[in-house]
Amino acid sequence: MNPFTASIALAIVQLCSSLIMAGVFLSTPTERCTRYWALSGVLAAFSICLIVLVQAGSTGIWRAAGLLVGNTSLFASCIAAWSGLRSFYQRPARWWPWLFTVVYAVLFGALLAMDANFTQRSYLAIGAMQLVFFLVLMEFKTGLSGPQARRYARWTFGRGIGIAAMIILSAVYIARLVISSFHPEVFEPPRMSDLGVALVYLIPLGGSLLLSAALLMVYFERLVADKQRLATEDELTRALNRRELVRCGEHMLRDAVSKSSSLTLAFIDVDHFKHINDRFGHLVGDRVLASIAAVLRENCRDGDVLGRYGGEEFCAVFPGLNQFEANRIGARLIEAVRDHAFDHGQTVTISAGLVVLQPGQSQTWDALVHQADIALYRAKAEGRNAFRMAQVA
Ligand SMILES: Nc1nc2c(ncn2[C@@H]2O[C@H](COP(=O)(O)OP(=O)(O)OP(=O)(O)O)[C@@H](O)[C@H]2O)c(=O)[nH]1
Repeated sequence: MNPFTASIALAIVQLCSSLIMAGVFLSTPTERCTRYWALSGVLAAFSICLIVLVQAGSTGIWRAAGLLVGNTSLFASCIAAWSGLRSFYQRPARWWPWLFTVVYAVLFGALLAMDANFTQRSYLAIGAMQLVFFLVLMEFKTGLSGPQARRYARWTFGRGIGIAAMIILSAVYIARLVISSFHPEVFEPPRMSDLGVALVYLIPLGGSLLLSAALLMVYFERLVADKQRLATEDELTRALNRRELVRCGEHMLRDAVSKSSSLTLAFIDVDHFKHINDRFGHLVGDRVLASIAAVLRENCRDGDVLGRYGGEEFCAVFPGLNQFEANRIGARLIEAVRDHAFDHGQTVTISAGLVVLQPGQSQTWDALVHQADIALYRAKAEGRNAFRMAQVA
């Protein structure tokens, strides 16, 4: 492939990639990250087309102006991609990389004025790009931090692809710099060798496509995670919602029955919750519910399931717990809530009904819930702030 064909391919693909990024922005105009990414795509396509055009035909001042504008907007497109990634990972915006763009333009202009050759210009261009590649790489690597991070998977395919893209781009630019220092003829048009075409056009093209794909992927991965969470999680308490609780509970029950293992179901209700609402207001009531869910979750293991059954009722499923362990978990849950320091400064208690499916027994989900509900009713009737055990008939 000759350099001209390769550069046309590069320009066409960059145009398509910018159209995709602009399309994502148009369908999600409120998302700040897609605004940056669309800007990045448009700048990249513009700069590549401009550079290709001036390389092909212009001379003198027009060529120099085209190279200056093209290279500066290519650099700015990388800064925009990085800014979009920062916004996506909910990090504060930074202004100083945009200042670098101005400094870069001034230095590049000075090199052109001094009639610097391709290799000399490459030192500046590649050095500056390495800095942005590093920033983007670190952004992909660190990802979300803080409380937000817990809601999303730490490592995703999109992040992996993003990191790979930055490593490829960085490596190819370094290789280009090293080779052009010793064998500048590899890159000299019109005799550019196949290696030159690969390093200047084809591999960077692959890397930048991979980067665009990674940005789209991390974005859609999060959309899907959010959609999944909205469909399965209770907004207030972050416990599973009732539909998901029943789905998971039935699955765990089928598993326990088929493996002849035990399983414990706890039905939990907050004591005198109406008083809390009446005395402190519904907002405090809401916070109490969220805190109780957090306390209950802290006392569950990884494979256990906690859901909000409705109102101030929760349900927890513990696979593999026998009668003795179920008694211990019942006492632990009651004690943990009672000992928790709630924001409104009052003690809050819960009552619970527990039912244990013994190994070899078979029961339906509804029958287990019914048994636990009867046990809960006994706990309430016998003074609250306690749990009672039911036995599967
Ligand atoms: N703040 C708030 N209150 C809720 C929510 N869901 C249900 N409630 C309230 O929870 C209260 C439940 O009251 P009751 O069923 O009488 O039960 P209780 O006062 O806890 O009494 P016992 O269960 O007998 O100990 C009602 O006042 C509901 O309005 C919610 O999401 N937020």
